[in-house]
Amino acid sequence: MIESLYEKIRQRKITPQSGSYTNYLFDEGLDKILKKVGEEATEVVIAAKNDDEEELISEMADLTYHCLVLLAEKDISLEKLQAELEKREGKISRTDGRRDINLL
Ligand SMILES: N=c1c2ncn([C@@H]3O[C@H](COP(=O)(O)OP(=O)(O)OP(=O)(O)O)[C@@H](O)[C@H]3O)c2ncn1[C@@H]1O[C@H](COP(=O)(O)O)[C@@H](O)[C@H]1O
Repeated sequence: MIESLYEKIRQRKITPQSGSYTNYLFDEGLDKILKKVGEEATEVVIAAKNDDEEELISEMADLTYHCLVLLAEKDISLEKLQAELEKREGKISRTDGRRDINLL
């Protein structure tokens, strides 16, 4: 699902469509996309604090979509994000489950 949504977003960038919200974001540019990511992240926090599952899922979906638009704006493939997450999988070594981060 995330893959197909990302692909649709990427296609919008290549072939803009009138009335597309994604193209509206690309046209507005990076600052607008970043503003939306910030807003949606804040809305996720508020929804979680309100203990409202439906609202939280909806805001998480908005945040996910806007993060995917940001990835596409920056021409970063989903595979690169996936590779970064996979790299981390083997790194959980602490007994409390927290990840040891090698900063070097
Ligand atoms: N998943 C989404 C998606 N999630 C959220 N949004 C939009 O994000 C906006 C967030 O709402 P806000 O009230 O915060 O923003 P707004 O007031 O509408 O817009 P701003 O003026 O703040 O920019 C809404 O307009 C939603 O429609 C999305 N817009 C599109 N998609 C998917 O992206 C694909 C391409 O869509 P189009 O580009 O519209 O063709 C389709 O599969 C869509 O389902």
